[in-house]
Amino acid sequence: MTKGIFITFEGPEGAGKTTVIKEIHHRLQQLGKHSVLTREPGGIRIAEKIRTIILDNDHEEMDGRTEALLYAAARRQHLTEKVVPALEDGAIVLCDRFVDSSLAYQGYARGLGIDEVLAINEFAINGVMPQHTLYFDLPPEEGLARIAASGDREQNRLDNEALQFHKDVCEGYRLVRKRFPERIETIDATGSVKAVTEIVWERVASFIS
Ligand SMILES: Nc1ncnc2c1ncn2[C@@H]1O[C@H](COP(=O)(O)OP(=O)(O)OP(=O)(O)O)[C@@H](O)[C@H]1O
Ligand SMILES: Cc1cn([C@H]2C[C@H](O)[C@@H](COP(=O)(O)O)O2)c(=O)[nH]c1=O
Repeated sequence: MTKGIFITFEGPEGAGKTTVIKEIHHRLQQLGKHSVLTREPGGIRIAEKIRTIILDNDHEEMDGRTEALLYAAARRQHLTEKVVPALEDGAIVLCDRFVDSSLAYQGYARGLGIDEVLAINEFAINGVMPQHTLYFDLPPEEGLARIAASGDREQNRLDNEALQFHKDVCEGYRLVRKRFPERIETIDATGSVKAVTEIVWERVASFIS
């Protein structure tokens, strides 16, 4: 049994997850908490390499099942090498995306089936699930516009999918939220960075109190 708290953050592209999580991590550290900030795909050397393969704009021929398996493989390595040891050490682990991304993106938007993608992920995660998930709710057009306006990030292979794909991702997330209502809470991500940060901080503070 792990001693820490595993919290994941989900949502469409540009919803503000990365921006807000950094501030939450900072606030937790200021309080003297053992907070670990990580992301998927990535977070450790092997998974970052897998991330590069998945998101490379030059890999447009990648098969959907290959993509789903690569995400699951990166997840497995990330869990065993970083997330589980941190949880065993009593940390609050803040993870930018996790299995729900696979269910929404590969399961629904790619059309592989939410149950099918859940099945390969059950093998990968072997029972390790977050206690809490915060879903950043924002229309996909707004998130993509934020990314385009920022100019500080190169668009990857998934960002470059058609708008309909991103709408499908949001529909996939709607189904996933319906399936796991006890774990996933929805956050209104349409406000300013400060407004969204305060909403998320209130929720995270309640999880650790
Ligand atoms: N609430 C907000 N209002 C306006 N702009 C925002 C807000 N939150 C984040 N941004 C800006 O939008 C862009 C995307 O934010 P961020 O990278 O945090 O999103 P994300 O959810 O992590 O996206 P992705 O999943 O695609 O990596 C950044 O330029 C960020 O500064
Ligand atoms: C974990 C995970 C991620 N994705 C997608 C979602 C994004 O398009 C990229 C990751 O980029 P980010 O800037 O770090 O959000 O990968 C996915 O399709 N399936 C997954 O399991």
